[in-house]
Amino acid sequence: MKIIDIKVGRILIPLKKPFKTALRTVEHVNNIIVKIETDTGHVGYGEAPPTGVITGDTRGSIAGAIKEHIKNNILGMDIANFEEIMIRLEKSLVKNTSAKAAVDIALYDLFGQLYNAPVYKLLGGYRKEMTTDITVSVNDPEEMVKDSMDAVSRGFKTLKIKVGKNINLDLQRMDAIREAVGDDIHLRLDANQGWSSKEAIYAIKKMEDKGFNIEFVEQPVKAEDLEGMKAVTENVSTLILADESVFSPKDAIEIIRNRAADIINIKLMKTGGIRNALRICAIAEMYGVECMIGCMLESKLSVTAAVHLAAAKSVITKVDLDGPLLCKEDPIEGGAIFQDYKITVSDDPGFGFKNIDGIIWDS
Ligand SMILES: C[C@H](N)C(=O)N[C@@H](CCC(=O)O)C(=O)O
Ligand SMILES: [Mg+2]
Repeated sequence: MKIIDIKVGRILIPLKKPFKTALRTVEHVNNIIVKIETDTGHVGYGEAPPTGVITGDTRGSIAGAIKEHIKNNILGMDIANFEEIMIRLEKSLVKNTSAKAAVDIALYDLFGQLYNAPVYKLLGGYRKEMTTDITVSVNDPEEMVKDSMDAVSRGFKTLKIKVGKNINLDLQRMDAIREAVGDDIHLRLDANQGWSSKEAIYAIKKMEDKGFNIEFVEQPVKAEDLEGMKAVTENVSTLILADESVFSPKDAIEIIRNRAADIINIKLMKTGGIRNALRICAIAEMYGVECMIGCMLESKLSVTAAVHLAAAKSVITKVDLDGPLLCKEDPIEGGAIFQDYKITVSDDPGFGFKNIDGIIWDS
């Protein structure tokens, strides 16, 4: 199964409502799609979102990295020679983790097809089903209560609440949401780097005093402020999860060894794909640290790859793979099955994609 062409395209899917975090507001999934064609007729698909405020990647940089740096390094390679292809992909250029993730995902899709097995089985085959949370965008407290109650009425038991815009308003948001949803709903908070270390300690302690029982607080402080995050982790009982602070396996080692956070959020768009994500899983296992699997604003295509990783690895104990649920449409036939909070992997070879509508291919 030899690689004969790599095509780059774009997909545009409207969101059900604007997605708002402390870092940005987005109304569409507007992502790069990669298609790797082989001489046997098998095709592998990948996807990458332009999450400039987190990864630094833009649609132009992702397309350019694939077309001008990665493509020629792996054209003609046999998928059976997987390790060599992966080394070439890694060495094609530094950083550009989203572009690398898109190609890595397409290559894993082909790897599964080569051995006629679903990727999650090749990686460990730990489970077939998982439960995702759903994100509540940061808005005024009334709108967040409404969105939280809508999610609860759809059966979601875990909500990921976006905060980080204004500490006092964030506390009002949490007061209103906890009161509305009651004590049985799990609440996760994601400040997306919006608080200072002191603000985070103050806010989290307030919520602890009120008995809010927050499952964890994600990325309370700036990505590079590891000392600040360590101070938060040391001074509160609530678990702290590192997201934007951890891209590479080396970042994971640094966070874990410094005890700067309790949990690591693995996202394929930060690691550059499944290969490095597996390394972070191994590191976390060695140190007895749990991981969450997360996503950016991604369609079912690349989120399916994250589902397969989570299905393979027991160290991934928390799931934030709601990207496809935030989209108004699902143009992808095949892949993982999303039924509100329940996600199931299919046993089709690779990632099981059948057809994707609405891609505009670059010439
Ligand atoms: C979509 C997911 N639940 C999520 O919140 N992901 C990111 C932000 C993604 C983005 O801005 O595209 C996160 O910070 O965890
Ligand atoms: Mg986050």
